[in-house]
Amino acid sequence: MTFSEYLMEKLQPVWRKNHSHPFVREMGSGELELAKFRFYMIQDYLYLIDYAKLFALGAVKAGDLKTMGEFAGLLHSTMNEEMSLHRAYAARFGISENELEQAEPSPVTLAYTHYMLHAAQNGSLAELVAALLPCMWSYWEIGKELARIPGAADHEYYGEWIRMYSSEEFGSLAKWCIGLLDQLAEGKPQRELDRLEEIFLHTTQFEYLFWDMAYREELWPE
Ligand SMILES: Cc1ncc(CN)c(N)n1
Repeated sequence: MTFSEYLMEKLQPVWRKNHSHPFVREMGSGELELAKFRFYMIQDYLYLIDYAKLFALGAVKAGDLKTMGEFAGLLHSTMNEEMSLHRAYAARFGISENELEQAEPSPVTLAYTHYMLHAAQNGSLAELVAALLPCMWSYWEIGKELARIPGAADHEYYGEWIRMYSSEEFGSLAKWCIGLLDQLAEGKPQRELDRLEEIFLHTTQFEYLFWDMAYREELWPE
């Protein structure tokens, strides 16, 4: 069993909680209130700005040119493909790019991005990958699950989101990341594997908190 298979099997109950969050379920059924999706888009844009920095740090920490190039590609596709989805949604909501970039991160957005950046800056390349893998992997899994719901991928608002995250292109990036974590975990002492598992668990749980924050439209206390 590979390390990623082990993580997926062991953390299945935590993982499933993300899939069954009302935000995710209602995106699939088309019943999600647009205001919640709008709120999510803004926070997710801020999230992606920091998330993209993980790829830059991955390029810095890469042990060979091929891996460095893959991280550079991920940085490029996050900034130019994934974030352009958000920019297009923002335009539909009447939010300018400047407003988007200047929005205030919620406590959960800040905690999540700072946790990932801390792991990426202070840990090994394996720790950096363990931090970002749940983001890529869970979005791909959720995208595919929602795409199987009849009509969901054609929804006026949520269809585009579902098509992007269920796509082959997004899936191939997630698969590359899974393979890299398995490769980096090989031969590592148990103590280090435990640390990778802990980081992977934390960012999986942060994914849940992020859906929840968006569903509740939760900002700082007044
Ligand atoms: C919170 C979150 N997690 C993951 C992804 C997928 N890159 C995202 N856009 N936003």
